This record gives sequence, structure tokens and C-alpha cells, in this order.
Amino acid sequence: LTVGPPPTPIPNPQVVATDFLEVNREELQRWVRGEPGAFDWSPFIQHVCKIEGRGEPWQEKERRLRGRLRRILPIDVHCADPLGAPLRPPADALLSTFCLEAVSPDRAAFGRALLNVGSMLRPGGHALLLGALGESFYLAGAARLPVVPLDEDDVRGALSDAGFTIRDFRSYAMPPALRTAVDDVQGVFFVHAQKPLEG
Ligand SMILES: C[S@@+](CC[C@H](N)C(=O)[O-])C[C@H]1O[C@@H](n2cnc3c(N)ncnc32)[C@H](O)[C@@H]1O
Repeated sequence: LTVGPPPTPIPNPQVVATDFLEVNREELQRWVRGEPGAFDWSPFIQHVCKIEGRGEPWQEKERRLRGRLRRILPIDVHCADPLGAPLRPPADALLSTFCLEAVSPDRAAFGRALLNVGSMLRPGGHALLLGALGESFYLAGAARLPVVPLDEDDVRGALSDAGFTIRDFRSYAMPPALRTAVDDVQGVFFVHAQKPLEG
């Protein structure tokens, strides 16, 4: 789960990155510090520069992102206060990818997790969520990890129950070429949702 800057520019935006596992947080920390042997995110940053098409040198984007990533915090999306204490200031925007459904035993838990992470957003804040549709497991090395299989209506219902307004909802069915043995994902959803300005 990553909490970050909003779609419209704000002065001096900061990015707060979070993960449940210390090993994952340490890996990210190594990248921020530029340590040798850290995971190399540069192909992804180069790709983003390419699709943004602004001619920004990728090294500049990487440098800026490193500078903005000030906090890497432990999180548990199953807690009402996922960070252990309210995020101060609350986030303008929140990005979560393939997390909530992968760590929830059932749809009710997915809905509660969405409500919990939504509490880190300011009123009017934006959530960008990507996740798996119809997935029941994925393999991480030798481990077979369960996933709650969701359909589009499950995601829409959970967003509405958590008080979000859906601004954009897209999904695609996994093309056969991308179906591999590491999971049984049927599709992917992309959501832009917003918390109401009041309440
Ligand atoms: C399927 S991975 C997705 C990772 C990454 N966001 C991505 O898109 O590839 C699920 C992530 O959820 C994290 N996780 C596990 N339990 C969690 C919990 N209770 N609260 C928050 N994150 C959790 C794992 O450490 C892992 O990084």
C-alpha cells in the first residue's frame, strides 16, 4: 500500500510507503538509500517517463521520487487504525495495488480493509486501487497464498459501503497469453474513487 500525492500538483508533496512485512520495507529503504544490490526500479521509471511523454529524464524522476519518499511505515489493513495511529496530515491520495484482496480471507474482510485504509485519506481525497478479479491463490516461491475471489460488483459494493464515490472503474479480462501457472487471476480492476468532502 502506498499513500502519495494527488493528481493535481501540490507544493512539496510527500510519499508515505507502507507494507506489513519488515523485509519488504527494508528492501524499499535500501532503494531509497541507493544501496548496491537493491531492487532496480529504473526500467519501471523509464517506462513511466516514456508513457508520460514529457521528455523528463528518468534519472531526474528517480531522484525526485527518492527525495519525496520520506516515510516507510508498517501497516495492517485489518486494523481500524492501519498505521497504529492516525496519519498526520491525512493523505491527499492513496494507491493500493493487489493488496486488499490478497490479504483478506473473505469479501467482508476486504470491505473492512477498504474502510480502514480509507480512514487515512482526507475528506475529498482520492483512492487509486488496482486489484485481482476472480483470483483464489497465487504462488510466492513455494508458498501458495489464498486470495478472496472478487467480481466487479463486489468491488463496487465495498467502495460504496466504505463511503467512496466511484469516479472511474475499468477492468480487463486476463488475456490467455498472460495466464500463467503462478496464479488463477481472471481479470484486473482499476478504480479511481473519492471520499466525500464532508464527513
Ligand atoms: C500480492 S502482494 C502485492 C504487492 C504490491 N503492492 C504489488 O502490487 O505487487 C500483497 C502485499 O500485501 C502485504 N500484506 C500482507 N498482509 C498485510 C496486511 N495485513 N496489511 C497490509 N499489507 C499486507 C504483503 O507484505 C505484500 O506486500
